[in-house]
Amino acid sequence: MRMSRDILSKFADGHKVFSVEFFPPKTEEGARQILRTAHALKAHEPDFVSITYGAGGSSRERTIEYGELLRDLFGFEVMPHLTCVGHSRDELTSILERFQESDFHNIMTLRGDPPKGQTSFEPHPDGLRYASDLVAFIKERFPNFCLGVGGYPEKHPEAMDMDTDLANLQTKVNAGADFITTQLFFNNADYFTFVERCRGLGIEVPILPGVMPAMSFDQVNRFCGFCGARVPRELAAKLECVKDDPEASEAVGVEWALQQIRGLLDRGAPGVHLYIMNRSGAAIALMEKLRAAKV
Ligand SMILES: NC(=O)C1=CN([C@@H]2O[C@H](COP(=O)(O)OP(=O)(O)OC[C@H]3O[C@@H](n4cnc5c(N)ncnc54)[C@H](O)[C@@H]3O)[C@@H](O)[C@H]2O)C=CC1
Ligand SMILES: Nc1nc(=O)c2c([nH]1)NC[C@@H]1CN(c3ccc(C(=O)N[C@@H](CCC(=O)O)C(=O)O)cc3)CN21
Repeated sequence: MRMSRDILSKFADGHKVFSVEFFPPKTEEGARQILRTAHALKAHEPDFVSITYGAGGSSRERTIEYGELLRDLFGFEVMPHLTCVGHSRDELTSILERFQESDFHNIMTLRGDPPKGQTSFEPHPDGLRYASDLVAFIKERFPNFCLGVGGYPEKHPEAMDMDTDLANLQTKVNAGADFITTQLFFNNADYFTFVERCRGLGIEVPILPGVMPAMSFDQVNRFCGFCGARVPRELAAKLECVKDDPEASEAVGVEWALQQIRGLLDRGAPGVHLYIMNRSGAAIALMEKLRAAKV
């Protein structure tokens, strides 16, 4: 079973998919951190790992480099991200050729955030404007890739309203997206309402919920400000109480994420995608508890 390298096939038979997101490091210390975390995670056998492309200003060249390392050193099924930001169609084609040569089978297909200092997304003059355009572009030229796309349980910050955002998500799926990974959220009700609305529109692909163990009061507020997720008052209050204690903050974040994940799996979510920011502590604590829940 599950011999196929397509992530979509990993959702078959009710298997709960566990995955982890990395970003390519910029410094030597960052390099040691990602490798240590990957090493520690290996024993927990994630179904796949993804690696971001330019997120938070990180190096785009290193996405392939670290993607290959994660695959070759640790045997992970790696899903590189690709964004439309700053690329012409020809550049996108050559990156996709490199993905193919590097034997990646899955791509997280995104529009991407506006570069730092810009408030709105400007497509390259010969580039693509929406993730749905990139999905169609890839499916036409490289039909063998399995494609993930982003979904927004609390709405993408730029979208006018939820109906519009869901219609745009439907366009991505109709263009050929194989599964959805959600933006991080802290309130499971947002995810379940989102899934229900997607199903109501006829979006049938798996919707993998994205969970981030909060690291600290400041980190979670900064992060959520940028990605549009809401921090529940209860979580903010718990983190604020231990503001100056990194270990206690991490413990609060892990406990919240654990409750979230239990609630998600109990109510039928197909697995969970962990935003761990290359850090091993919270990831390992969660994976250990989750192994028991794995079916
Ligand atoms: N760099 C990375 O690795 C990662 C980046 N992200 C970020 O997630 C955010 C958005 O990316 P995506 O979800 O891929 O973008 P998207 O293109 O699907 O959506 C972006 C906005 O455009 C609207 N939209 C989408 N398709 C449309 C269409 N066909 N017609 C009209 N409007 C449309 C959406 O409602 C949304 O408001 C960015 O902020 C992205 O960078 C998320 C995860 C990782
Ligand atoms: N709007 C949006 N953009 C994203 O890029 C994104 C999301 N949402 N949601 C979930 C994940 C989280 N991602 C991110 C976001 C920021 C960094 C970042 O700031 N990285 C810094 C280091 C941060 C640290 O070590 O704490 C870097 O230097 O790359 C990385 C990945 C990618 N994803």
